[in-house]
Amino acid sequence: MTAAKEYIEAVYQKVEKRGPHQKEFLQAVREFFNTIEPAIEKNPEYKKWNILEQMAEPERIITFKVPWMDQAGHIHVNKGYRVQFNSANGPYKGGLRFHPTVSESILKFLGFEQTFKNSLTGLPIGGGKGGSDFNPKGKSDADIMRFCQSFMTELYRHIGPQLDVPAGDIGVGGREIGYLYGQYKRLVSPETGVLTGKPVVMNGSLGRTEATGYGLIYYTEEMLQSNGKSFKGQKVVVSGSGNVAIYTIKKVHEYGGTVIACSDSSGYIYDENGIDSDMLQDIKEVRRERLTEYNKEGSRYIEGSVWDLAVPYDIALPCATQNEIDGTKAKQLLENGVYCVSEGANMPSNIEAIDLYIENNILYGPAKAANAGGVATSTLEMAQNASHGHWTLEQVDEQLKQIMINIFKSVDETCQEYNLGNNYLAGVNITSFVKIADAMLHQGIV
Ligand SMILES: NC(=O)C1=CN([C@@H]2O[C@H](COP(=O)(O)OP(=O)(O)OC[C@H]3O[C@@H](n4cnc5c(N)ncnc54)[C@H](O)[C@@H]3O)[C@@H](O)[C@H]2O)C=CC1
Ligand SMILES: O=C(O)CCC(=O)C(=O)O
Repeated sequence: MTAAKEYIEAVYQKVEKRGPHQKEFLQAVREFFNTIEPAIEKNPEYKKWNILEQMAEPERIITFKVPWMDQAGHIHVNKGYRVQFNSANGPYKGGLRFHPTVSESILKFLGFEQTFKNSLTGLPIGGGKGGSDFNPKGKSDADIMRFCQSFMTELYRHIGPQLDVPAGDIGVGGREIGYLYGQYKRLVSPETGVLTGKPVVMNGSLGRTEATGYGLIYYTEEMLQSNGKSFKGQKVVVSGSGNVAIYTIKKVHEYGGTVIACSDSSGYIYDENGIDSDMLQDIKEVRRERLTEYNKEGSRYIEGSVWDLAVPYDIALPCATQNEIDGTKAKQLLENGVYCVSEGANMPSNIEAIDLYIENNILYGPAKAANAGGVATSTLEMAQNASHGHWTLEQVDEQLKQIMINIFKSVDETCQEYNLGNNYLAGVNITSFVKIADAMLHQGIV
């Protein structure tokens, strides 16, 4: 075992000992640590300054009580969190997730990943993530507002335009950000930069809603083209049917591919002629109804995971949630003839699945790079707010596209520098690791 590998393993053991039950966080750390040995070997300063251990511990975790009364007069108590993971590269930046599965482990994994993702954008943002085990599903607008107001009544003390700038994630879209921002203004002041993903009429940025999905396709198209391929004429499966999935589907169709299936947590729509993204958007974004409402002729709704679908297709774009693709599902993708997997969701593939992608030379777009378009556009929103300006959709989209292309280029350069072939997983992890590690070296032990 090399000295670098020994160091990595020793740090991993410590992280595991500190939180043996935080399985999602340990998974994210394990996957990352598996790939960065060449960078540690190349730069002895990282070990000397114990950068890895410093990096694997969040700077701060805030937990708080969120009591609220629903419209029927019942009192509920939820748990709120903000994980301020790493500020070496700027103010903490990352979304808020409202979902019953939210836990410290999930938010630590998301905050860890966010730190590296954000560094890839080339923009001055650190990493953070937050949320609550509150379940917004089926709640009235009034109850969502009550919950958001209570959540912000504590969170406001810990955030600020130069300190920590939250945005949306699962269960948090424009509606929730609007209510959260409304309460922040009431408590503090109308500092427009404190949240991103704001409705455009509240000084949000044009293009933020579309950004994660569009960015995923800009990144993936660049990776495909660099390998002599493109979306044109390809059959694609997308999981999820929320914010990221909807705009992913729209952009695939614009690029000449056909999305033949998309899903929710209970089942999936199979539509050989191509998912109608306007119908999907109306059902999910406007009416907030279930996917079973999708009734285009020739389509059918099938219960279960979309990754069990056994039909030939080319490209898989997981856009739902963590660990949706395990080893068994990854084998099914390979049997279906899939040659590219690119991740809109955070950590949708478990380690066994990733190992199969790498062994089989799948063109793999890891989440940290492929879904960075959302946070990049959030940072463009911060820039517009700070300059009291407002850019057109075309101006935002052009910058987003260039950022995603640049991310792929920097990953590809790292692959060449370290002789990684097209192991883009190692390329992504090493590129982002070096950026954060170097920033941490400069700031000393803090
Ligand atoms: N919204 C954003 O800008 C960004 C989101 N992401 C990630 O993208 C993923 C999706 O987030 P959003 O679209 O924003 O959330 P959302 O709340 O708009 O949609 C989530 C979708 O996933 C589906 N889903 C949840 N669990 C599922 C399961 N087990 N199987 C199949 N479908 C399931 C839900 O039915 C819903 O359609 C998450 O992993 C999130 O962390 C990553 C970068 C930015
Ligand atoms: O827009 C943001 O600040 C955060 C987006 C996010 O949560 C993510 O990239 O996972």
